[in-house]
Amino acid sequence: MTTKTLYDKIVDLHTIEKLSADGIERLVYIDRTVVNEYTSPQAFSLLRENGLKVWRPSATLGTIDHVNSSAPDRTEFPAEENACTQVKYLIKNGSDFDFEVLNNGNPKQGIEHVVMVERGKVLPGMLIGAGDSHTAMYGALGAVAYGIGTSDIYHYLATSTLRYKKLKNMRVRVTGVRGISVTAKDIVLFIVKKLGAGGCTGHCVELCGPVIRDLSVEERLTLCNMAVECAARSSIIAPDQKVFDYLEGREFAPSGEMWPKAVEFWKTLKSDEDAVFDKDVEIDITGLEPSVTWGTSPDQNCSISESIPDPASISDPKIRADYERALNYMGLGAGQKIKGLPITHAFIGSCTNSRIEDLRAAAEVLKGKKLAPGVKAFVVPGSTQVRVQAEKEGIDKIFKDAGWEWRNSGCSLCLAMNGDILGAGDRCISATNRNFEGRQGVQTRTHLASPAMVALASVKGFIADIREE
Ligand SMILES: CC(C)[C@H](C(=O)O)[C@@H](O)C(=O)O
Ligand code: SF4
Repeated sequence: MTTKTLYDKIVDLHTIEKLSADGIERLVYIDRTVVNEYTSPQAFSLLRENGLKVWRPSATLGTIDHVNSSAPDRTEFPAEENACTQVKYLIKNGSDFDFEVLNNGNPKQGIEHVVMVERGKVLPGMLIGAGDSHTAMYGALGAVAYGIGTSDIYHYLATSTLRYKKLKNMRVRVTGVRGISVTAKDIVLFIVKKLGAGGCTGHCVELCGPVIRDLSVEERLTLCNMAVECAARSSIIAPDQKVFDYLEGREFAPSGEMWPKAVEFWKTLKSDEDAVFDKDVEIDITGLEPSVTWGTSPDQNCSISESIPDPASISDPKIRADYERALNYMGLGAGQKIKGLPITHAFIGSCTNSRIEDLRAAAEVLKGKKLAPGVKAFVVPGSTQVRVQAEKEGIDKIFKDAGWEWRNSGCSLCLAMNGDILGAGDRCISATNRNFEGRQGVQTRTHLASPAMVALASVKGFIADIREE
């Protein structure tokens, strides 16, 4: 009998036909998708042009998240013309093709990936393709999920299938002792640094090992979300009891007599003992400290007590040039300490770190404190349901008392294409996943960190060490 990885098993279960002799090219069945207003319009136009319908409307969810504002007084439609057109078109598509679309004002609205998970639309063993790279996050629940382009969205909508090129298998075992105040964000920043921004190209990464087992489901979501930042098309964690408990009772999770049957199947979802991986890596996190990015790519990060690297010490000319450019853009000097660096803004939000556990962790730090003079801070819960839950727990009050703006849900400052935008020269510590040039506005500088580190910097006015609190 051939042995298989978890990834192989899930892809095989969904294979309708192998299209190439080596089995790499396939036609696969896709269980569910989510469409946003920003990447889906052309796919729907193609459906219309070709007189097709959505094959399985109940497997498609529409969310408005990228182009809508998070302002407390936002209305149904964005003021900006293009954004407004995109929102209206997705709503029309939902009503013409008969699938649910969550716009501002809907109690279930939120960032697509946060909503898919919290409603139980993502289940272990599923194969999910959606028009956004961070779809890979669903691997935290034991699904194979990946980002697709417009023509694939169209193909999916019309057929519930996709042409798929099977990925290679990579295993990352995370071992060692997790240090004080080291969060999932710090672990994933470390993984991305170790593997490099392109380190997982062409692979599905299975994360495993004792450190992964100990993480909560929400922490695992942060990890799988950011695996994309080392170019992993998909990442996956074998589902365990924590995942089953997390899913039980959610809106679209199996219920009644289907529940035990589902769990029984989900328990089989793991790589065979002797499965062979194309790449096998172990990452030991012993000694890891809370971390912050100093550059313009998520792998350009260091721990809080380290200094920013000196490009002159780098022998690879390409990396040296990247570092020089990044330092120049970030307005930082070689060898400078990251600790103590003044900030102008703090942001907590995005599909990486805006769930209830993230907000609780930040609120813990902010309790009874005030924003440092001159610092502006925004918190954008990942979904309206997260927002409501946080309000029930009094978390909104802690943020507001500290001087933070308590906003509505959406992508917001994670990518600043919705009116939530910073100005040239602003330096923002951010709980998001990308620190690319201009990500939060033209000539803005982004430092990625955990929600707790973001909260702490907001009250100090500079990047600080959470362990010294
Ligand atoms: C807009 C979309 C194509 C993009 C993605 O695919 O990731 C966005 O969500 C992002 O985070 O940069
Ligand atoms: S929150 Fe950020 S990373 Fe997530 S889907 Fe929106 S823009 Fe992309």
